[in-house]
Amino acid sequence: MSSKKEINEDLVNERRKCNFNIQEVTHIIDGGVENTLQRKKIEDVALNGGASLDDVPEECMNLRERYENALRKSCVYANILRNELLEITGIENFGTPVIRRTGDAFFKDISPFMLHLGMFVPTIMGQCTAEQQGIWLPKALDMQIIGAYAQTELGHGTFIRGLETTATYDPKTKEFILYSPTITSYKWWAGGLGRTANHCIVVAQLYTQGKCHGVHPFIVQIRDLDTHMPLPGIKVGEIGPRMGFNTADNGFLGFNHFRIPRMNMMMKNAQVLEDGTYVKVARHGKLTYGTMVFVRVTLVNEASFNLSKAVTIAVRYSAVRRQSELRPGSAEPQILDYPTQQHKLFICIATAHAFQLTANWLWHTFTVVQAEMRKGNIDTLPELHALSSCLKAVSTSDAAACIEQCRFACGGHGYMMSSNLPYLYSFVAATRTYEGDYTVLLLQTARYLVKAWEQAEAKKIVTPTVAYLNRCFDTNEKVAWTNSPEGIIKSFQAIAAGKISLCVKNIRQRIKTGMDYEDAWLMTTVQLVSAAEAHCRSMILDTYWNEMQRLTKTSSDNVKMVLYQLTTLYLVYWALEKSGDLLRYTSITEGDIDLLQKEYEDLLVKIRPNAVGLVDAFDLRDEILRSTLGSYDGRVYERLMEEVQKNPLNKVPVDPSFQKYLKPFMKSKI
Ligand SMILES: CCCCCCCC/C=C\CCCCC/C=C/C(=O)SCCNC(=O)CCNC(=O)[C@H](O)C(C)(C)COP(=O)(O)OP(=O)(O)OC[C@H]1O[C@@H](n2cnc3c(N)ncnc32)[C@H](O)[C@@H]1OP(=O)(O)O
Ligand SMILES: Cc1cc2nc3c(=O)[nH]c(=O)nc-3n(C[C@H](O)[C@H](O)[C@H](O)COP(=O)(O)OP(=O)(O)OC[C@H]3O[C@@H](n4cnc5c(N)ncnc54)[C@H](O)[C@@H]3O)c2cc1C
Repeated sequence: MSSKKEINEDLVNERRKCNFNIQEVTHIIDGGVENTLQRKKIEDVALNGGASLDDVPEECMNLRERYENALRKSCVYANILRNELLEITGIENFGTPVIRRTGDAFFKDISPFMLHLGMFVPTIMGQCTAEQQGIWLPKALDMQIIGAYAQTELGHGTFIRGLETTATYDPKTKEFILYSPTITSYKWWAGGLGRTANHCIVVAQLYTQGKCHGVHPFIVQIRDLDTHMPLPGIKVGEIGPRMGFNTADNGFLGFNHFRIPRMNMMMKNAQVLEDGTYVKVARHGKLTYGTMVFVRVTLVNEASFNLSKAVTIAVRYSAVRRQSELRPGSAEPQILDYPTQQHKLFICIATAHAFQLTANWLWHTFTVVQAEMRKGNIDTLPELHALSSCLKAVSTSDAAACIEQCRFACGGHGYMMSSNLPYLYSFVAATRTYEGDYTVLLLQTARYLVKAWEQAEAKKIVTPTVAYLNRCFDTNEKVAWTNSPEGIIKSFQAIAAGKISLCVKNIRQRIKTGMDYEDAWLMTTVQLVSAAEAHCRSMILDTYWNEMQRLTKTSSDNVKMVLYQLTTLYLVYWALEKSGDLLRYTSITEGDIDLLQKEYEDLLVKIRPNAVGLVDAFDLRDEILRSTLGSYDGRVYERLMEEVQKNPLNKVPVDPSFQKYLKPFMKSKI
């Protein structure tokens, strides 16, 4: 056993073997040297200010203790956030992922303030008029009020138009009356709502002058600011234990003819005048869904970040862990030496990079579209919606699968809560469902793709992200296979185009047999989801490859080399995963697939010496990783033992329940 301060010998050797400049890669991941310096500064301030590591692990507390502990830490963290961090980033960068990431040093599960910061504040920014922002934003940013985002109901989450909560305007009092007419109309799931929030955004069907105008957002005070008692007419509480998010106090909420002032309708996109006249301001009907688009964009970043944590844990652990023997009597190898282990893990490193670069690109696209919309141009919104929908769906789904793979890679110890892998998995698994379920979002992208196909068919120029359709349209023949990064990307575009084409053909055929469009669409949805996924994969491959080429232009040779190997690994991995599709839509042969497999296995060998260096380059501080298996020093077994001492069950040698139950049971006769 090594002494406390020592770094595990195997990790020392791994770091010695690493042949590239780790910092250079860190800068690429962060988006430049300046960003790395800024991130480190933010981390220093946030973590030195009192990152509260718990004496008792969160998972050893009961529900009440966990909530109270999370709230205590949230207050410490929020004080650092509002007093120090916002000064560094500027208020306009309030939601920067770098700030969000420091929160992980405080919360293994999640903060009850997460939705206040992640959705309540952004909705005020995106859905309120300037005048309304002037009222709500300073209070929200200063956390004088704490909010949640209550859209989903017991009966409806996906189908927003089906929400049942009503907001009926009363011109006599100039108020809206909020009402929950059925059990299924109760708001359900909103994070922070159950115990913490005193305000929330409520999405409800707007009625005025006897007419329903569809769902609109309202800002509603639900608790007394002093006593925290629910206001009369409000029924609110916590929805109960769940797979993750257990310190987020997800809540339920019902209204019994609860009145709010007219100006509490968020009026940027639509207004109700004093006399009850409804005025539509926005040029696009779906701008009320703006917060969801924003969060979907940020979730691609979340997918990358959480995966980078999981794979850092699993690779470091795999360097420390030794198991089995390759030949009788030989020393036990590091499990990282098994090609099957490399197969589990290296793709996770590459996926984290692919999603990070895609997230940066998507964020840039989002800001460009926002700027256009401020000028009154909404033409690019449908493309952004299609993009953010599929990228959110695929990145969260892949990240969850990869994190689970990292857990498999850590054997039994990966199943320990103290490894942090179960927390990471349950957190990311939820992101596949919330903010739009995987299937539902891919079907949104599919709508866009079918339209784009029809435009290409009509010889019209389509938008940039589907420009390949113009090129592929006339190809009745299979695309010629070439084994190069560009060749693989082109082949994935051919797969996407082929699948979309087939969907359109099948929809049309079904209509010819007498089905209406809706049924024909419904019957084709399995293929439509697959087409949207293929489109999304071609986008990720293209973005990852081209962005990495751009970002490494001035890098040192070894950095160029290792990142080239990783990017190629990603492309080849997906070519192999989708070899059936390649056989169908390109001229690839079985022999070509054999060559790809060989190339993949060679890449694992080439990447192996740099594996620890590659995860070190994520530059994740131990306080943020919070894992017994993944710390920088590799003191895996020591940390597992130290954690055991913190387990309240081990505080006494004999558990009181022995006298109460076990002893009487053992002494009782059958
Ligand atoms: C310290 C700093 C802190 C910062 C922290 C940041 C970190 C963030 C990370 C985590 C925090 C977040 C935690 C979140 C927890 C979870 C929250 C939630 O889940 S909130 C609830 C979310 N709910 C959903 O997402 C519901 C999904 N459903 C829908 O979006 C829609 O109902 C629908 C499926 C899209 C269907 O809608 P609808 O029936 O109204 O439309 P359609 O008839 O299908 O389509 C009509 C046309 O409109 C287009 N459309 C649909 N949506 C949009 C959109 N958003 N934008 C633009 N256009 C849209 C659609 O494509 C159709 O177009 P056409 O085909 O007709 O042209
Ligand atoms: C951890 C967590 C936190 C959350 N936080 C919030 C929050 O803060 N605020 C909030 O408002 N909500 C929140 N939600 C709710 C979340 O947004 C919804 O659960 C999510 O949008 C999915 O909707 P649903 O539950 O209605 O699923 P459903 O729509 O009932 O989905 C069930 C199944 O039906 C399928 N399905 C549904 N519609 C279709 C369709 N049209 N075509 C094909 N298949 C379909 C889905 O693919 C899925 O497989 C949270 C959820 C979770 C899990």
